Amino acid sequence: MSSCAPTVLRRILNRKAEEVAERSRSVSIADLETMAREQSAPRGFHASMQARIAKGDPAVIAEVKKASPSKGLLRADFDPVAIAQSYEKGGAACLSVLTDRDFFQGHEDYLKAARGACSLPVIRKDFLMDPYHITEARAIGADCVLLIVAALEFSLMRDLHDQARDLGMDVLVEVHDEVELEQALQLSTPLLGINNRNLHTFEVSLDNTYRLLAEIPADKLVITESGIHSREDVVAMREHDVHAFLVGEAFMRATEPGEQLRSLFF
Ligand SMILES: O=C(O)c1ccccc1NCC(=O)[C@H](O)[C@H](O)COP(=O)(O)O
Repeated sequence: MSSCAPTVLRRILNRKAEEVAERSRSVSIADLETMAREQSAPRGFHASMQARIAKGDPAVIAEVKKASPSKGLLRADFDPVAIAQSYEKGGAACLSVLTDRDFFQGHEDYLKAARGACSLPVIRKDFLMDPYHITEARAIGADCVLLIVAALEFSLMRDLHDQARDLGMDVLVEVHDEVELEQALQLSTPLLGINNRNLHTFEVSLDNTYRLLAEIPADKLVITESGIHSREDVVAMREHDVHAFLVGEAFMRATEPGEQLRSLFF
C-alpha cells in the first residue's frame, strides 16, 4: 500500500458523506424531525455517569459492538437485546451502540433494540459529520452523540454540538492528542473522551490518557476510551483519578458481557 493511501478514518468519513446523500433521498430531514419529536425524552447520559462517580463507583459506558476495522468480527452470537440487559445487570452506567454498517457491522436498529431492552441512556457511536446525522440520532432514540475532533472542522463540530444540545441530547467529544484537546475544550459539553486508539494507525496506548489528563480542567468528566482489558488497567486509571470508561472488545468477547463488566470493574 502506498504511503498516500487514505487511512481507515478517511475512508469511513468518505463513506459517511455518501451515506448522508443516499439516506436523505429516501428519508427527508423534515421526516426525521417529526420522528425525533415523537421519541420519548432523552435519558440523562451525563447525569447517569455523574451519579455513579458521586457514589464512588466507576462509570462504565458498555459498548455494543459486533465488529471493528482493527479486530474484525468480535462476536458472532450478536443479540443487542441480550447484551443490553446483561450490561444493565452487570452495573453499566450507560450504553454505547455502534450504528455504522459498513465498517463495524452496526445498525440503527441495534440502538433502538438495545435502548428498548433496558433503562440505561445510550450514545449513538458513529462517525457523525452532518446535521442530518444528529437529527437521525434523536429520531432513533439516542440520548447522546459522539463528536470526534479528528473527523470534523471546528465550526462544523460546534454547530453539530449546538444542534444536539437543542434536541436535548448530551454530547461526548473525543480527542486523541493535545491539538484536538484544545479544540474540544472550546465546547461547553462536560463529557470529554480521550481515545487511547489512534484512529489512523489503530495503535493503542493507555499512556495517551495519562499524558492528556494534566491539560484538562476539573469541570470536565474525563472518559478513557479503548484498550481497557484488565482489572489492572482499571485500577491504574482510577489511581490517576480517571473514573469513567468506554469499553467494547473486552466485553464483546466474553460469553456473558455483563459478568465480564462486573468482574473487571466491581
Ligand atoms: O475499534 C476500532 O477498530 C476502530 C477503528 C477505527 C475507528 C474507531 C474504532 N473504534 C471506535 C472506538 O473508539 C472503540 O469502539 C471504543 O473506544 C471501545 O474500544 P475497545 O474497548 O478497544 O473495543
